[in-house]
Amino acid sequence: MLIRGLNGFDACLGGILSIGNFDGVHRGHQLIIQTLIQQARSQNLPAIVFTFDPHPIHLLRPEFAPPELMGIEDRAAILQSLGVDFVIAYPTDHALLRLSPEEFFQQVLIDQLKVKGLVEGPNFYFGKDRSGDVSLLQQLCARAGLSFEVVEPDICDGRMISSSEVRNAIQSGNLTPATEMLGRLYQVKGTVVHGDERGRLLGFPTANLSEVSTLLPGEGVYCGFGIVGEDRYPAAIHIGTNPTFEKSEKKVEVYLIGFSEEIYDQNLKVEFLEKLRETETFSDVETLKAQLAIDVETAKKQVLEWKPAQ
Ligand SMILES: Cc1cc2nc3c(=O)[nH]c(=O)nc-3n(C[C@H](O)[C@H](O)[C@H](O)COP(=O)(O)O)c2cc1C
Ligand SMILES: Nc1ncnc2c1ncn2[C@@H]1O[C@H](COP(=O)(O)OP(=O)(O)O)[C@@H](O)[C@H]1O
Repeated sequence: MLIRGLNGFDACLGGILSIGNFDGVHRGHQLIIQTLIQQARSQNLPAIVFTFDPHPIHLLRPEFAPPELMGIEDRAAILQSLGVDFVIAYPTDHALLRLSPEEFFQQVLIDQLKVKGLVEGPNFYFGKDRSGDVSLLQQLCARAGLSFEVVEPDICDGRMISSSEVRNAIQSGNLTPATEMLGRLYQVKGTVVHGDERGRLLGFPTANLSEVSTLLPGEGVYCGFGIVGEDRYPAAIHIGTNPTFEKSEKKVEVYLIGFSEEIYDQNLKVEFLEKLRETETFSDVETLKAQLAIDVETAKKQVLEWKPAQ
């Protein structure tokens, strides 16, 4: 259950808690969650994830706030599918961010949430200016009689998995390592809007995605899946401008393979498998059409060969 605002904590008092942003719920997060759930189940207490809403960076240094990998509702849904009982989206304000680590521990974790134990990664910092670390938290927990466990980070290609590593990979179009770090395909969602109605003339109508509020992969052509309602189709996706037609507006266009319905104003989810190529300026429309046919064939093949991680 997602708890927003300062009310509604009654149902989740006295649990085992993990504090963090959990953006992307990547494999490192998943390890923390496994330990959180083991701890909670063994003591017969609720397993709780505590996130700050909005993330403190939006209040402290908004110009540095990176686009999110997923919104809070999607984060909560994945955390719950992993066994978390409650996700708290704790309202962040400047007064909260001014609390020292000791004050945050006492006022929020002990007085308000009556926490019985904590599980964190080694790079966890808390309190004003992120001045509290896991060794301080260890001491505070020991003094208050709370259980405390630090979970070692997960490694991918010799590097610690983090939300920023995932973001960098996606932004650079490196979807294979992003999938590896996430343990699932990266997904964005939006609403289908009208474009120039040129796609259908080219023989490849493209659903133009608008209102994507999370991070978009870097510009280029990708293969993946498009999800309309309950149905999932292989897809060739283009993110970028249409230089062949001297159009400089950046678009997210999805050609759904084996689909022919009108879906304007509907929700569409897109999952990215791999980057196929950069956006090019073609000398004429026939050359673009020939390349689109090749892209679609490649996308079909890659999607057919793809197997989800076990
Ligand atoms: C898989 C795929 C790859 C594309 N690659 C390019 C490209 O390299 N250069 C380009 O100018 N347009 C590219 N396009 C965009 C087409 O020009 C675009 O789909 C067309 O202009 C339709 O726009 P509309 O949806 O607004 O009607 C690509 C589209 C798709 C679906
Ligand atoms: N296979 C398909 N993939 C994507 N959209 C499709 C497909 N078949 C039909 N459509 C419909 O056609 C629209 C795209 O056609 P297009 O000519 O590119 O128009 P627009 O420029 O308005 O996007 C989509 O928004 C959708 O409603």
